[in-house]
Amino acid sequence: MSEARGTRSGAARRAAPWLVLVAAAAALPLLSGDPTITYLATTAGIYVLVGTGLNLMFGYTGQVSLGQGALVAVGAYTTGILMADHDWTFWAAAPVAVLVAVGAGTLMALPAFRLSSWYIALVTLGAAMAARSLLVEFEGLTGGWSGLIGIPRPVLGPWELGERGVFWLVLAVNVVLFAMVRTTVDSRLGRGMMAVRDAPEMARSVGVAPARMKLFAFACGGATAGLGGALLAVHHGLVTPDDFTLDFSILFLLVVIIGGAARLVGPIIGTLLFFALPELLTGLAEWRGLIYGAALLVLMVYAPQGIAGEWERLRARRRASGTPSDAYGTSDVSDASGTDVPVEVGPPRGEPLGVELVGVRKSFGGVHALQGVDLTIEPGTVHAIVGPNGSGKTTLLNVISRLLRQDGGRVLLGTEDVSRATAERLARHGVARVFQTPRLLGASSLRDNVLLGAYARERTGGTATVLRLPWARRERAELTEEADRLLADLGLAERADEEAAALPHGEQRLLEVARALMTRPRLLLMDEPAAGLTPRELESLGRLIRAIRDAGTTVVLVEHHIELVASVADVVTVLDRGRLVTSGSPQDALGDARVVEVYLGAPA
Ligand SMILES: Nc1ncnc2c1ncn2[C@@H]1O[C@H](COP(=O)(O)OP(=O)(O)OP(=O)(O)O)[C@@H](O)[C@H]1O
Repeated sequence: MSEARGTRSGAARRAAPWLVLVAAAAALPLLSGDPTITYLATTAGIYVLVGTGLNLMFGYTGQVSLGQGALVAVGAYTTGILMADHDWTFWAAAPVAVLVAVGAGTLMALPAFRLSSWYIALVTLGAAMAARSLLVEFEGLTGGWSGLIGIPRPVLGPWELGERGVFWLVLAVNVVLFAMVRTTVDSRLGRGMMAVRDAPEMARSVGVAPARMKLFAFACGGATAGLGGALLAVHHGLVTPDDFTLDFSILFLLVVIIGGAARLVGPIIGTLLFFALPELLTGLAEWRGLIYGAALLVLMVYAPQGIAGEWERLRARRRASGTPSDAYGTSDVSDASGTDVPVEVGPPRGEPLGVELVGVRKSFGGVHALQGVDLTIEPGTVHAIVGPNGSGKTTLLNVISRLLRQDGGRVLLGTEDVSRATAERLARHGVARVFQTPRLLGASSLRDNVLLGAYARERTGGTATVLRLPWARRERAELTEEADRLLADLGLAERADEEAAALPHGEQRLLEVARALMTRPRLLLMDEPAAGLTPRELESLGRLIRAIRDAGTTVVLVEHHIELVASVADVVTVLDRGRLVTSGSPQDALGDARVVEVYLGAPA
């Protein structure tokens, strides 16, 4: 009871500054009495709205867009045409504007599936340029250079919203959107977005489909831009092509970058600094270009994470300097992970999966990485794959996990032929992966990194998550408890709230294992998990691998550390130049004369 009260009062304490901020913003038009301030504040609110959508796309999902201005234009013109020419109400026109902008945003996203982010930037820049020409060309619909005039204000019951009313509407929309985005980025969806941004292959290995996630992000960006456009239309009462210049489109990206990408307050800070402040300092108008350019240069050199990112970094540093130094050393963690703490591994999602490879071939240009490999991996065993550098071990894991498609041959999981399946689908069937170099959400907490492992297991849908419905909260609480238990088992409990990027190498590897275990895997593929570990960490890794097998998971272990292999493997397969040399018990395989030759380069 008292704990619940404590949690509630903690939430109230966290919400208090926001409530004060919203109350102060809401009181602004009443306190200032200057219509110009209200007008500017409304425009700033619309920019924050569009910036928040772009932050989801760019900050959280890594999809650059210089074309948000074009989508705002789509929303503004759709609203203008429906309201001024067809007498629609704002409440009917705005949803249509949002839908049309989502459609346009999704179209813009199509190249994103094939291109890297900087090419997408060029595509979206092209869209921004084309949009302005289209607005002029389709004169009959858009009014050409003169644009659309006489767009009425929204009417709410008996009241037509005035300047202040539109401001309060924009503020309310921002508050709702902020709450929705806050919940989204702190959920399965948000973790999936960040995985696509930080490590697309890792994202696929936990069940995230990058193409769908990018589409979702572009749709969110389109929706907020469309809504921003609808509000801009009724705010100005007219729309012209001159409102949607290239500068206008680029402004939103700058607002996000300067404020702090992937920080919720980023677009607010960016808009205040980049739009509101210069508008208020009108005396500096002629120097504005120079001030913008210089500020951008200085910020990108000294605060590449934007103002909000820099603020967080300083706060973290202050917290660290106030903490006794040994609490941040590696000893307590490796002590915890290296002692006899029994590692409890939860049961897999189903029966352990066996693997069968039949004549698998894979080449990269002239390099034949796999040359007709036949291999059976029995369910419920630890099966090690060893061989010299470049012998094809990682390629083999990539083919099994479907991150790579083989050129020839077949791959079976259990009895199912998965030769054409995707990595995301396999992840949903219980295949997990630990990578050769840890692939983590560097800026997220350890707990969030582990929770990402539950991506394919979470049952709560997007709507229930965003609305924080009771079953969504319940599932979240259960998974968080499970993630914390895993972190505690691996000796990382004290660091659960720290950023993953701040962890030493050994703990980053353990964190990857924790994420993989969170998937409750039926088949776990581990690529050189021992690389760079201390002897103590190696010992605990060995115990962990045995515990994973004993819980009922098949483990495929690619490893150079022969002592670890000898101590944990049930079967060892040796590869050399893409061919299978031998396969058998550790003693037989590692003692085989051909294997000694492979490793030493001469006959035994
Ligand atoms: N994406 C790629 N593009 C081109 N060549 C590749 C690619 N991936 C692997 N190769 C080549 O395929 C061969 C096998 O590589 P692979 O990474 O599977 O070997 P490995 O046994 O895992 O090596 P290591 O022990 O060094 O990790 C190597 O010659 C490598 O250079």
